[in-house]
Amino acid sequence: MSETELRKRQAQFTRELHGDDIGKKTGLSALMSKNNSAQKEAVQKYLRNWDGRTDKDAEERRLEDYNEATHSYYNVVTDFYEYGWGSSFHFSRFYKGESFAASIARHEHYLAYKAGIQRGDLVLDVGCGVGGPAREIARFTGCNVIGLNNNDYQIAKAKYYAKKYNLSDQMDFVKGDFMKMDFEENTFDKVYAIEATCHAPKLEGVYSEIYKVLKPGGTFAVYEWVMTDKYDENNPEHRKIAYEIELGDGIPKMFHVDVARKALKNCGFEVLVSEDLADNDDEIPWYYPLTGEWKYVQNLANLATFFRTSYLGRQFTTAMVTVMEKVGLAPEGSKEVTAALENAAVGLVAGGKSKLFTPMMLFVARKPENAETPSQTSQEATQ
Ligand SMILES: CC(C)=CCC[C@@H](C)[C@H]1CC[C@H]2C3=C(CC[C@]12C)[C@@]1(C)CC[C@H](O)C[C@@H]1CC3
Ligand SMILES: C[S@@+](CC[C@H](N)C(=O)[O-])C[C@H]1O[C@@H](n2cnc3c(N)ncnc32)[C@H](O)[C@@H]1O
Repeated sequence: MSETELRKRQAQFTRELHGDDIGKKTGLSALMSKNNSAQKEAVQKYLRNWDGRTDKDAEERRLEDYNEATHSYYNVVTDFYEYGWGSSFHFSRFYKGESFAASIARHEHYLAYKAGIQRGDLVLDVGCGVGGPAREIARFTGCNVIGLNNNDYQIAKAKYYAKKYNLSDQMDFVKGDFMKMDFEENTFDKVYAIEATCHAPKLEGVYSEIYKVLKPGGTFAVYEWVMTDKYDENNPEHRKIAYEIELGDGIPKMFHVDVARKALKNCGFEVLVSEDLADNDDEIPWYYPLTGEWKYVQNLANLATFFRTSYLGRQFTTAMVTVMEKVGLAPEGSKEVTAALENAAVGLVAGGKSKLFTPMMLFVARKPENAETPSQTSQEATQ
């Protein structure tokens, strides 16, 4: 199927699944208005690749199907993410006395600061979700953001929120696959990606596209999901944790930190910062909302969020969704989605506690001032 046909089909499917009125409803109320058969199809398309197998063939299948699989994954989890977490789909470091929302925003500010984003810069947000980070970074720095996303539902939501919060002049959201970007070469002053490029089947693929669209001298800053130096692919316990993360988070393959660092260098980037922010012995671990440890809750206003993300709250949500599905209030397949998200939570906490995994490997990389653009290089090769 051609790229244009695929886009058309995904857009049409989004309308069938979520209806035309995207944005007004969020969380469980949005879940309740989904089309039953389209939801069943989306859940099946997401889960068809995760049948428990971790052999090379099974991995190959997941890598090949990355676009449809992630598109389907976010079609079915976005409402749960917004219900349980908010509109920024990433983790953060937590400090004593700081609210959940403040931690999430600070994590975004820090990336903007490390990328050196300035007022008036044209910035690309790769894998922008429903635009939570883009709105925060645009407000914080005064930059203009283009959000790139292959999920039509999230794009519609991001546009809706930008309008609602009077930010449409500073941002736009476009449909596209980050492995094959449609932007002109040397377009953006800065590029950032937050917990998104891990959905790529090959990191060099997405990083080289970023390199291409970044202006010479421009900076790329990313919070990458990677397996750490402690991870041993041949250790079945380690592989089980990585597999749970892949299954529950719609990731074709979790890569080792060295693969990411090498990929940046191979694409031509100068790597300025390479630091695992989860490796700071923080008093409050990044994964605490998923563990259900009340002692870490910093703010009474966070109780509702904390309950929903904790083990007990997740069991409650699963039970509620099961009943809703039985009586026809939630579409078929919703229960399977909560079960997959439970895998995500278990795998992430196990990966975090053992330090085999980090969701905040910070890389800051620069495209050299004198960089040749890929088209120049290919022209020279043919001369
Ligand atoms: C998938 C990637 C690359 C990043 C997303 C990171 C996090 C925002 C999510 C990872 C697991 C998610 C879960 C939930 C919210 C969003 C995450 C933390 C829930 C708490 C949402 C409410 C459900 O009932 C349970 C979910 C567990 C997993
Ligand atoms: C975990 S979410 C993070 C979203 C956002 N960065 C945030 O922090 O709120 C990952 C995002 O990457 C997007 N994504 C995954 N694969 C993609 C692809 N091939 N092309 C473009 N976007 C993609 C998903 O649709 C989703 O919006």
